[in-house]
Amino acid sequence: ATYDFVVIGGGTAGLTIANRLSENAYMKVAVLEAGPNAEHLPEVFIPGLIGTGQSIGGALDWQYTSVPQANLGGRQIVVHAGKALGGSTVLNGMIFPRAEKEQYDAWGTLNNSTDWSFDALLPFFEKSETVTPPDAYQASNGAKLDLKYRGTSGPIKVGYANYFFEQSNLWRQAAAKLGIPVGSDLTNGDAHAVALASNSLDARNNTRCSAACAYYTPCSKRPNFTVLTNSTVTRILWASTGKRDASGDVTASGVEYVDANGKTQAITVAREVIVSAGTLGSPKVLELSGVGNKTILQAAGVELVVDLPSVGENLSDHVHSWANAFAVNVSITKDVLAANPAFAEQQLALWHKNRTGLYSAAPRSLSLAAPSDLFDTNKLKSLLDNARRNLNDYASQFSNGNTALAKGIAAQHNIALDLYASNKQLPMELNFEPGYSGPTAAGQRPARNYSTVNAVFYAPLSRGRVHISTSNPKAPPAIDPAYWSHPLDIASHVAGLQVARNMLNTAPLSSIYGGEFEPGKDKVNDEQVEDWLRSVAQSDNHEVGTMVMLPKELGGVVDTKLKVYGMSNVRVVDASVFPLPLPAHISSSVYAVAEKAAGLVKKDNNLLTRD
Ligand SMILES: Cc1cc2nc3c(=O)[nH]c(=O)nc-3n(C[C@H](O)[C@H](O)[C@H](O)COP(=O)(O)OP(=O)(O)OC[C@H]3O[C@@H](n4cnc5c(N)ncnc54)[C@H](O)[C@@H]3O)c2cc1C
Repeated sequence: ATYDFVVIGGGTAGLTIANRLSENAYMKVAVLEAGPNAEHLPEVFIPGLIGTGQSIGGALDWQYTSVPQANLGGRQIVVHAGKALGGSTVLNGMIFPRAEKEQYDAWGTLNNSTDWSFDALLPFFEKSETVTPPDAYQASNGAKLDLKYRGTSGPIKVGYANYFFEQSNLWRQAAAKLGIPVGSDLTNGDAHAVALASNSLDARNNTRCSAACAYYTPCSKRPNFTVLTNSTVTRILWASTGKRDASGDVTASGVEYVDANGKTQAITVAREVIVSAGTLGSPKVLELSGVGNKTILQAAGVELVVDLPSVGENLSDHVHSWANAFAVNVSITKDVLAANPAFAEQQLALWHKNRTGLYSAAPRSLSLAAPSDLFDTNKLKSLLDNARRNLNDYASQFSNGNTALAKGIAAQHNIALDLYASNKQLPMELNFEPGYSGPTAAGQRPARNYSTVNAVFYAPLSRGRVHISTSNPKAPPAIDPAYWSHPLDIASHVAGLQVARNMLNTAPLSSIYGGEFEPGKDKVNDEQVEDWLRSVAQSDNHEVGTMVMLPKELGGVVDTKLKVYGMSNVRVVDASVFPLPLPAHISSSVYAVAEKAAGLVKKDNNLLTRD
């Protein structure tokens, strides 16, 4: 079969762009997705069942595993990512904020382009969503939309949960008391705030709205929109086996994949191939197709088509940790669901009956901490001076002998450090969870009620990589996020965790404080906290940057139209193109990038939209 556009990966970005391209009834669009359509599973559509059944840790999760992490006690870290139509939005936390304006503006600065900035992306954020304003109960629990910045007619349904824990209100007040400004819904580009984020859920029936729910299900009958599930792409096929055209570019002619029956198939592409297999999946597809660092491809036994040494480099990820305490004077926490199966059953029945109760909820208030919340002026100055003094050394260490990328990483670090200095970097998210969250399994901790502040490090300067090590498409890639390879990263994380534990005992949340459980009384000073963090921290599953949008001389893989350098008709559209790690939950930004990319592809192909 021949299609005008073939999209590799039916995830967050892939379904978004495929949907928009298929709006033109004359364009045949195919999506190849490795996982199944899982929209009918309760653990997918019921918000509170996240993480159960086939969801996180189950069959719908790639469960990528890192190589041993030198700065995490040699542990191998699991990085979760969705393997289903809808990609990671099928199993994510549905938290739907945006980052600080200056972060998106930096994308344009790094690319000498006015096409990429907060203002340039705003129409696409808006185009992607339909928000449902909070009702009186939701509003009285902190839900507040900044409607000036929100969309009201896009495919993703966004709303609020139907159940709120009282503790969350106490915590928001505690965070404000510690100096974090009170915000609305964290979408207006000023993200230094404590606020209740809206969720990617359909408020009309309180169900998850994944990329499949938003961009596939309503349009699945379009005759020109073909989605093949359980179909894993093995490589891109090249016209004349990779021969270059007059401009020196190679042209993709099709895509090879293994179908649901395990049979190798090929489809032909008339116009463009769009790679949307995610930050860890997209480099693998390109490398298996002969595009990447020639030494790495040679070692893996793959014939070189285009030598593009930054493919798979520049990987970064957010790092997750916790401070938790026993909760007293509260009757309901999430712990009760696990401890009392009859209560859990009753709550699930409530969800089925009228969409309320604990299972209607994935509500999460967030607070984003700026450097001024974490460090005193002298400490921050000395950390930034040190980072600036050694900037080129770190850039060259993280770029693995790739001199262009070393310049690109140095440019990223310069901007990131300026943002730290102007208090526009938001290195830590501190969010409240009314129940136990942490590294100790049930049964090995006291069976009590807990409060947790999740402390997530958001602004990595560290960069690692993901590469294939064999030409066998079944083998997982070798993933090295190189967590905390830069001293500012671990310093920010330690400072953030200290604030997190302080929050738990700050009024009015202190009224339910029954003593700290973790990190624990024996971890008082920063060194002790740092040691503990190294032994427990996990991925926050926000990996980005491995097919980075940067000028070629700064080690970029794609240009500002998301076209891969050296290719006439291949683009990458997913979180892997982000030019800087984004200090936020990133799905709303992935959607906005994909919406923008759809416009770029349509323009380059002279496509008018005909529904
Ligand atoms: C557990 C978890 C919780 C999260 N929580 C939140 C949250 O609350 N809020 C938020 O904003 N973000 C959250 N995120 C992050 C966010 O969901 C992702 O960053 C985002 O969805 C990634 O979009 P993407 O298009 O880059 O990749 P994905 O959505 O992951 O899509 C990639 C797709 O490509 C497919 N694929 C890969 N390789 C191949 C191949 N060879 N052939 C065919 N198909 C292939 C995959 O199966 C997948 O469907 C979370 C992520 C996880 C994993």
